This record gives sequence, structure tokens and C-alpha cells, in this order.
Amino acid sequence: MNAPTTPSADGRTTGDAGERGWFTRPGAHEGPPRLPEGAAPSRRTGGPAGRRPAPPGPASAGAPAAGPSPDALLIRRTLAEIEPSADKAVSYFYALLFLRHPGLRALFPAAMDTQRDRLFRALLTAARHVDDTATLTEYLSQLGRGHRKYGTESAHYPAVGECLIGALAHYARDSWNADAEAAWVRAYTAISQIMIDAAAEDARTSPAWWQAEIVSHESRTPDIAVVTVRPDRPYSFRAGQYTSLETPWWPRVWRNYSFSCAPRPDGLLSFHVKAVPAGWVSRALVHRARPGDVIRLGPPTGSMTVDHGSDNGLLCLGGGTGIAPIKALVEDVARHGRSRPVDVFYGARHNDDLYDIDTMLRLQKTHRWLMVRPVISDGPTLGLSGQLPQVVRKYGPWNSYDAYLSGPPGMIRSGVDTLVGIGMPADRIRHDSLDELTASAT
Ligand SMILES: NC(=O)C1=CN([C@@H]2O[C@H](COP(=O)(O)OP(=O)(O)OC[C@H]3O[C@@H](n4cnc5c(N)ncnc54)[C@H](O)[C@@H]3O)[C@@H](O)[C@H]2O)C=CC1
Repeated sequence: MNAPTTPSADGRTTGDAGERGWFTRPGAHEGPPRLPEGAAPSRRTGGPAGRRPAPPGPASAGAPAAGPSPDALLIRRTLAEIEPSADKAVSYFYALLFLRHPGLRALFPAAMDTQRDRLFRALLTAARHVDDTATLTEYLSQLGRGHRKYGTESAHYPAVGECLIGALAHYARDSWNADAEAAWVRAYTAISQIMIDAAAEDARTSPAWWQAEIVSHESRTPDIAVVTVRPDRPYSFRAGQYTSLETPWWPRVWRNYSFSCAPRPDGLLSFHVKAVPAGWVSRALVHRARPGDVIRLGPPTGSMTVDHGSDNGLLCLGGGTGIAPIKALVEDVARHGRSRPVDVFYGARHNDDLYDIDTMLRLQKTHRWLMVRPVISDGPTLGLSGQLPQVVRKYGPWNSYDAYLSGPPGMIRSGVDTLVGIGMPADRIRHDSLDELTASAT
């Protein structure tokens, strides 16, 4: 921990990082988490708003309105240089980490494919927002809380930082110098401290993970199952959020799933899982899991939640299993007891893929404020046909609605473009992080 200069990957010393030791601030808490993995917050398209005080380091040093800070410029230069060889830089980073700190290997899954990408994305996201205190803090706090389930400890952060610097120095040779290194050290120090603090604060009130017994497993199609679990301790979440879960068959491999129900009085939680090719977790959950099996849940996360202080209608686009959190939002509105229009466009490729249409139509029958429209994109149908965003454009007007988009990343992207194109303010469009959705596809 106290290494005022650290050898970089190629044997050079990495300059003057200060006498305090690398990537630690005096007074830093000892607390849980592990290494960055990537859990960008659900977001409004217009950009999330943070609520915590300014973090140390470059984020507070820069004045966003005045353009990028000197540290941000140096960091961006490094990122631009390593981008073409990002895969190699990440492999190199892990090789360094496991060589220098073999004890950390046990915290990672046996196969590192997705983990590699997620770490890199998380660091890029953090570095990209180095001048944006609010976004950085919100993003990293969530990341720090989410890392408790891996058994991460604050002592692991310096090791990660040292190897990150080693990999950057090796792959950004043209832009790497003492100034760039000092900028990265400041940024990483701020990044890790926010994560450590958030994890320590979270540990005061929440477990690092929950065990949950599968109490029902319902096959809806040959590759889609609705899995219902009972957590071992009270699990508090909001409709529209998601969590990460780990199965007993793939230890340390965590995947994100949205809750398909609003909080229930009996405490049960449900997920819609589609088995995708080469999807270890999804295939295990659909084809192998049975009642009585026990999985682990991480904390709830995401902000695709209903603002109950607003009278706006809800325009919901749910594509494929993306209908899961939309169903939760409908239940949430119903429980709140206030009538506000909810228009759901439920997209699928073929009629047979509308695996939850009966539930949605039942809800429509019960609630006069709810309109459910199935939309088929690739096959014959007696109802609406086409891509979800194009169909939604034909309805409306949507000027007194907030939009909620859930489904494949491509659908979310084109949905956002369409809605912004027809004049919906970006800050009224909500969806989960596209990075997380892409990383969690298996
Ligand atoms: N919170 C969220 O956003 C959630 C997202 N998902 C994601 O939803 C996806 C569901 O997969 P499947 O059921 O196989 O969906 P799918 O590939 O069968 O597509 C579902 C619907 O989305 C439309 N769509 C797909 N790509 C599109 C594009 N580029 N532009 C416009 N429309 C497009 C299809 O036409 C269809 O109507 C997965 O990627 C999963 O990760 C699932 C649950 C929650």
C-alpha cells in the first residue's frame, strides 16, 4: 500500500505520485468492495443528477462550465490512444494483477470474458466523467455498493490502481508522461475513495448479498422461464429496478435481471429469464434451476422508477423480456391508487414470442387507465406490426407522458431517437444503462 513509486509494466518507474502512497487518501475508511466491474446507473436520457458531496481529486478541482480540466484532457488523451488496443490493454491489466497479487484471482469467475469488458467499461465511464462530480459520484457509489457481494475490500483498490497505471503506461506510450500519470493517479484515487466510502456506508444498513430460494419455476416458451424466489432476509426495492444474481452452477458469475413485479406483501420476487446461446447463467436458470435451488442476489439498483409526485402518463415500450420491468411499473401505479394513463407497447418478433401477453391483458381488464398494445415486428399478425418505436410514433400525442424503455439495446437506442425526434424532452425518457444491458446479455 505504501509504495511512493511503483514500477510500471515495462520496468520504468511511474513517476512522482506523492509520498502518501498510491491511490489512498489519509483517513480512508477500511471497508468492503472489490475491483470496478461496471454497473452504470439506470438513467434518464438527459443525464442523472447526483446527490452526494463533491469527491476529492480532479472532479472537484475542475469547473465543468469552464470546459475540461487539465486532468480531464490528459485522461482523454490516454483513453484515445489505448482505444484501438483496448482488448490487449485489459488482458495486460489482468495479467499484471494476477501475477503481482495472486490472492485476488479467487475473487473473479473462472472464465474472465465478460468480467474483462465490464471492468474496462467501468473505468472508461468513470474517467469520461472525471469533471462531472454528480454523475461520477452517483455512478461510483452504486459501483462500490454493488462490489460488496464479491468480497471486495478497500485494501484491494491500490493493487488495482497500480496495475491499471501499469497497463496504461504500457499501451499509451505516446501520451504517457509524468503529468498524465499524476492525472490518472488523482482520478483513480478519487474513484476508489468514492467506491470505498459508498460500500462502507451501505454495510451499515444492508447485507452484501441475499440468499434466495426458488419457489416457483414456470416455463413460458422453450427458452423463457418466469423464476420466483424468496429472499432469506427482507429485500427492499422499487418497481422498475434490477438486481444481479448468481447461480450455484456458475460461482462468481453475476448477471443482471429486472424485477418483473412490484414489491409484494409476501416478499417474493420474480424475474423473466430468456436462455440465450452461450448464456451460462440464463441457460442454467431456464433449463436447470428448480424449486428448492438457492441463488444469491445483489442489492437492487436502477432508477427506471415511477415518479409518484407527477400526474404525467406513462408511455412504456417493452421489447421481448423487457416487458418484465414494465409489468412491475404497471403494478406499482395500480398499488398507488391514482389514475394516470399508462400506455404499454409490448414488442415481439413473432406472435408466439408474446409470452406474457395474457398477464398484460388481464391487467388491462382490471385497470381502465391501462392500454396494452402488442406489436409484432417480424411475422404475421392480426394486430399492430412494425418496429416498436415506429408504431409508437403513430400514436400520441405524448407531451404529457414520461417514457420508460426496456428491451434490447438497439430498441432502446432507436426508441430514444424517435421520442426525442417527436419532441419529448430527453429528461422525461428513462431506461437502464445500455452498457449494463449489453454486458448482461448472457
Ligand atoms: N430493463 C431492461 O431494459 C431490460 C432489458 N432486457 C433486454 O431485452 C432483450 C430481450 O431480448 P429478446 O426477448 O430476445 O428480444 P427480441 O430480440 O426478440 O426483440 C424484442 C422486441 O424488440 C424489437 N427490437 C429488437 N431490436 C430492435 C432494434 N434495433 N430497433 C427497434 N426494435 C428492436 C423487436 O422487433 C421486438 O419487438 C435482451 O437484450 C435483454 O437483455 C430484458 C429485461 C429488462
